[in-house]
Formats: sequence, C-alpha cells, structure tokens
Amino acid sequence: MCHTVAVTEAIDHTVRGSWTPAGGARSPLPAHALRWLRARTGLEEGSTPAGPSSVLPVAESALPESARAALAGVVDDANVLLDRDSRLGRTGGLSYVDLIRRRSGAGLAAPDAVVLPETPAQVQRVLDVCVEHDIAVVPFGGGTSVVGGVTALRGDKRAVVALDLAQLDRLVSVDPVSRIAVLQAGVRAPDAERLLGAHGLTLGHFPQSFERATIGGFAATRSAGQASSGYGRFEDMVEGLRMATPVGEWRLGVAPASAAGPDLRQLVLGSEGTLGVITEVALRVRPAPTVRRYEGFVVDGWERGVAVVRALAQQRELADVTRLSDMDETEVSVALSGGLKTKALRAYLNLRGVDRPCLLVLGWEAEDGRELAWKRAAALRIVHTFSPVTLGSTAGESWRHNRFAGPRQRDALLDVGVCVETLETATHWSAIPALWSSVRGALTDALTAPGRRPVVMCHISHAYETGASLYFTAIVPRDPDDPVGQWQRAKAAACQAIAGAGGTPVGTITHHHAVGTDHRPWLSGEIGEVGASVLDAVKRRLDPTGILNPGKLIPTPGQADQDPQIG
Ligand SMILES: Cc1cc2nc3c(=O)[nH]c(=O)nc-3n(C[C@H](O)[C@H](O)[C@H](O)COP(=O)(O)OP(=O)(O)OC[C@H]3O[C@@H](n4cnc5c(N)ncnc54)[C@H](O)[C@@H]3O)c2cc1C
Repeated sequence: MCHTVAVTEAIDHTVRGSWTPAGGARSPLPAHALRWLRARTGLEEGSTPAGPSSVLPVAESALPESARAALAGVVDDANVLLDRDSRLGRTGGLSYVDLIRRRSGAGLAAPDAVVLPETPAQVQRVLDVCVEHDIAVVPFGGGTSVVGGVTALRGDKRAVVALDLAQLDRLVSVDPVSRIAVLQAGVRAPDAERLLGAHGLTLGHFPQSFERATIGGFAATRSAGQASSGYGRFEDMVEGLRMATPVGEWRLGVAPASAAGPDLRQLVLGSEGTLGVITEVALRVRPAPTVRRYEGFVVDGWERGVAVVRALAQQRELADVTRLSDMDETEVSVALSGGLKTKALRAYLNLRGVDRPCLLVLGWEAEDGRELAWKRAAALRIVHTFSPVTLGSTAGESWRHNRFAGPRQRDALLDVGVCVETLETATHWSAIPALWSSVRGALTDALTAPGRRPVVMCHISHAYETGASLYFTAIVPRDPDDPVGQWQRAKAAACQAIAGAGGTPVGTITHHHAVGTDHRPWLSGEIGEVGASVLDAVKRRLDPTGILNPGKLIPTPGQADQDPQIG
C-alpha cells in the first residue's frame, strides 16, 4: 500500500477567494449541519458566496521598467508576470481575513510583479537585481500562510515582487543508505510524497494544508503535520538547507549531529523569508508504511482526555497520529456528520454514562503488521487504564478520510455568512487547563454579540513529554459591517491570554503557524528584547538593505507593527 494522497483539484493561484477553484460550491454544508449551526449560533438564513475576482481593485504595477527588464534578463520575459490575475493571486495567504479581503476587495495589497525562477542560481540573481533596484521580495511557496506571511508588503522599497518558487519542483537526490532526500523548495507536499514514493520512501509530513503547501514553506515556518508524534515536526526532518541571501548563498548541515558551535540551521528554520530564500532542503526520510490503522475512542471529559495524551507522551507511546478533541469540537464533529449514526452514537454514549464526550483518534503506521501490532498494543495498554469507550476503526478511518476536508468546509461556511478561524499555541502540561480555559473565555467573550453565539472548540494534535499544542477553532455568525475587525479583536484577546499578564508568557504565541504580520507585535514578549535584537542583527547581516519580506517576523525596534498599506 503506497502512502500517497490524491489531490482532487488543480491548484490555481489566480483563484484565491477560496481553497480550491470550486470553492464552497464543491462541498456545500448538508441541510442538517446548517440547521444545527443556525440553532446553535444564531446564524440567519442567507448566502454570501465569493463574487467574481474581476471586480476587485488591483492597483497598477509600480515595478520600474528598468527593474522588470533586469529581472527578465535573469528568468526570461515569460517568468516575470505583471498581469492582474497573477498579481491578485499572490496578494496574501489563506487566513480567514485574507479570504474576506479577497471577497470584499478592502485592504488588498497586490505585488507589483510575480517572478518565477527555475533554478537556485536564478533565485540568487533575482535577489541581486532586487537589491540593486531597491525592490522588496516576498518569497511565495504554496501561499497557505494564515498569519500574513505572504502579504505583499512593500515596506520602504520602490516596489514589491512575489518570488514564486513553483518552478523549483524537483527531487534533487536520494541517498537510500543514509535515508536522506534533497528536495527543491517549491515541491508541493503531494508531489514530495509521489516523488519519494517512487523510491519506497515517505516524508510523513501531513499538515491540513498538505494539498497546496511546499517544502520551502514548511521549513520557513517550522510546520507541524498531523502525524508529528510519529514523524516529528518539520524541523526535526531537516538535515541541511541551501538558501540564497542578498549577501550570497548559504549552505548548512553536513552531518547528522555536530558540536561545531550553535546549530545555525535553526536560524533558517522559521525565518519566514526574512533572512533569505530557501532553495533546497535535505530531508530525513523513512520507508513508506505498508500498513496503517486508525481508531476512535471517546473519553469522558477534557481533563481525562488530556491525562491520556500526557500518559502516552510521557511513556513514549504516542500513536503516530494522536488527536484529542474537547467537548465542543466533539459535539461539532458529531453534529456535522449527522444522520442515523449520530443518533445511535449519542444513545450509546448515554448508555455508557459518558456526560462530556471527548473524541480521541489514534493512528499507527508501520512497515509491517508486526511492528504496527506492537506499537498499538503498547499504546492501548495505557489508553485502557482511562476507561474510554472504544469506537473502533470506522471512526478512525472516517477521520483519516476527511483529514484534508477542513479548508473546503471553511469555504462552505464562508458562503453562508459564518466567521470561522483558528489559532494555536503550546504550553507545558501543568499550564494546559488554565490556558485552554482562558483562551476559550477570551474568544467567547470577544465574539459574543446580540444574535451571535460563538462556538469555540479545541484539540490537541501535537504532544510532547513536557506539554502539548492547543488548537482553537471559532465559529460565529459574521458581522457583515466589520468582518475583519470582528475576528481581529477576538484574536487580540486570545493572544493577550497567551502572552499572559506581567510579561510572563503562559504559552507560545504560535506552535506551528509562524509569526508573519499577525504575531509580530507579540514576539518580543516571548523572546525578550535581547532575543529581538539578535534577530534584528542577523537580519541586518544577511539582508543589509532590508528587501526580504518587510513587515514580517522581525520585531524591529521603533517600527510600527502594521504596515501602513494594510488598513
Ligand atoms: C487550511 C489550512 C490548514 C493549515 N494547516 C496547517 C497544519 O496542519 N500545520 C502547519 O504547520 N501549518 C498549517 N497551515 C499553515 C501553512 O500551511 C503552513 O505555514 C505552511 O508551512 C506554509 O507553507 P507554504 O508553502 O504555503 O508557504 P507560504 O504560505 O507560501 O509562505 C509561508 C512563509 O514562508 C515564507 N516562505 C515560503 N517559501 C519560502 C522559501 N522557499 N524560502 C524562504 N521563505 C519562504 C513566506 O515568505 C512566508 O513568510 C495551514 C494553513 C491553512 C490555510
């Protein structure tokens, strides 16, 4: 059984008001789900589908002709795109706010050109041209950032280009003995699995943005996939990197481990396009699994669920996929699936005396049945000490089957007038209960309004011996008069809860979504003024004129947190 995942629809950057070109129309909400949503949140009848992108305002390109000609001299005329649709398609990422902006046209910041290099050498020369012509550069992978990471901010430069890495799409080499594969930065995750699958290998990185996101983007944001317990976070997979910078190419990583000073790869991982453009990544790969088993359980109460995951983590028996939903997320999953099975499940859980059901999904993948049976038995020995209700493999397989459906569901929710967005953090086990409660409270309070009753739900899908991530999703009827402000106020309240009072953070401002523009105002609080000045110094060394991704990540002292181009 090969570990590939089908991509059902073409990726098209010129259509960005939704996850796929078909948008919510491809996967409309079933009638029972809509009924539940209206009763639970106060959502009124109505439909708000994305309009045609042809009506959106896009300013004329400000790229000077001299710069265009110099860029075309590097990548060829055909790879410097100035047309409206190509530029509109790279205005930003795929957060709720990005999608709303592309539906309303307000606050759009289109790049002045899209540049598509074909080789690492061309990337280097493009940077040289941009330094010479004072042009800002936004490295653009899959464009799935949800924190403003690819918003086309110009900063103090004459123009801004989106440096789209789509044509750096090759598997450079495979070393099966060492289990290392070198992939170019623009390879999308499904293509990475396909290319590696031909060698019997897998990367095992399956974020929910799998269909669109790229190897370079994963490295630049320290991404975490759904199977992080088994395969690790993306930075755990990185053996080496090749990065173009305005002061020359930088290659990192020569051995599996090293005591040659600080590990400078960690400076590149999570640098979000502000220090250079990653062109190649050497990755630790594994034999593709031939067997897998996903199972569902219900645990009575969030606290007990957290205790199960902690026990698995601390006894080093986490399943490759370990995912615990709180009561609200469990309720929403059950309500959205609907039908007879839902009624039967509710009745069964009642019968078993479960008052506060929390869904736990465990998934194991292995090279053979014996290995899988061994891993599963070790984990289940722990799980069963918490007396869960076993739902079996149907529930687990159903989760696996739908694991990339979230973005399509979001399109459908946007089309019926819902505000739906996520945010994430991580903290130590001892702080999990308080942080879960304070972030839920902050989001609920900020989103509650007359006729609007938010649903705020949470899950843990990345666990460690010392703590875990908390991933929140909020659903509430959209404020038609101020849809962006409605979410931004809620997000600020949640960030404040995470940042804590009195300068002591309760958790990290981001576990895997990265900093971008959205978390930038909170970064100094987490890394301290000294940390911020170190980042700033590295930035100045690698990018002395500041062309790379202005307004993202680096908390430059004295500089406004938001770019004035964004209203
Ligand atoms: C629906 C949805 C679900 C998501 N689920 C997950 C999830 O499960 N786990 C997770 O970790 N994230 C998730 N994300 C966030 C996002 O997918 C990740 O941050 C991802 O790593 C971004 O990859 P990308 O190729 O799309 O990068 P982009 O969005 O194109 O870029 C992200 C940042 O990296 C920079 N960058 C991109 N490529 C390069 C490069 N080659 N060199 C230097 N800088 C570069 C950009 O300038 C930007 O700052 C999700 C996003 C969405 C919309």
